[in-house]
Amino acid sequence: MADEHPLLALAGVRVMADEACILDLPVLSIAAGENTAILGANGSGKSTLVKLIARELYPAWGADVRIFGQDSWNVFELRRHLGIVSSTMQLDFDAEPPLEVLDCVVSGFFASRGLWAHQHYTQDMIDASRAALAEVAADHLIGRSIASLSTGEARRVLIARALAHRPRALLLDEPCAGLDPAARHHFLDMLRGIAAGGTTLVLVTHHIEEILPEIDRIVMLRGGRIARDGAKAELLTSDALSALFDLPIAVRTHGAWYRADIDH
Ligand SMILES: Nc1ncnc2c1ncn2[C@@H]1O[C@H](COP(=O)(O)OP(=O)(O)OP(=O)(O)O)[C@@H](O)[C@H]1O
Repeated sequence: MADEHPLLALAGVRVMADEACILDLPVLSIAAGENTAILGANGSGKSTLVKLIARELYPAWGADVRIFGQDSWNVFELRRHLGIVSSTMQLDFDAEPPLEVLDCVVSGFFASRGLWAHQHYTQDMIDASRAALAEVAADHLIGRSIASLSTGEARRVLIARALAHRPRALLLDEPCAGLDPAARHHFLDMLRGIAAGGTTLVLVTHHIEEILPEIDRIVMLRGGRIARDGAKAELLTSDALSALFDLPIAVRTHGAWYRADIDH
């Protein structure tokens, strides 16, 4: 498959819930290699967009949703092109029965939660899983159950599960939710390493502090629609963020990072 296809191309997308339109995206395209943040306040439609891309919900008739040029993916194929990690997924892996870390990553090859007798996993799958765990500095957790891990450790394991397929892109929904400042710092460093390795990152967040230096494009969502879409330097401004969050916000830069404070 040629890489000239966009990572994501949406056209005519409308998602309805309770007779209201909660996502309305006439056009949205993200190129392969274009590290992007999708930024919006609570309720702006971010999770709905992630679910749409993950095929967990479907748009109203007439929409066109393409990932790397293809409009219908099965779950196995999708994961080889686009890895998706959200904090709600983590809840599923935390639940009973306990799930061991390496099993969690290897079972990603079968899109299952854990390994079952009928699944024939190969040494290649184990090697790829161990390599992915090492890449996110989580290989020392092999042998532990997911439920025993800290939020940050478990998040790394889920990213390894997505990375084991060597996807061309990762879609991360609120990747730093629940992480303390130190864990967030290390986690963001790890994401920078993944981006430097050539995996495109699409980060869905409401924290501008999490927008990595590698991210060039910002798509702002508000009320289920695209409010602004453009280059980071143009959109991460006090004016644009104050309008997005309906609050006076002062933006400061710190090297290639951004910080936002409520301007009292
Ligand atoms: N099944 C549903 N029925 C009715 N309304 C829904 C449903 N799912 C989502 N919504 C509404 O759609 C809007 C967008 O929700 P969504 O979860 O996508 O927002 P979000 O940007 O991810 O918010 P947050 O940052 O709080 O996670 C919200 O107003 C939400 O209440």
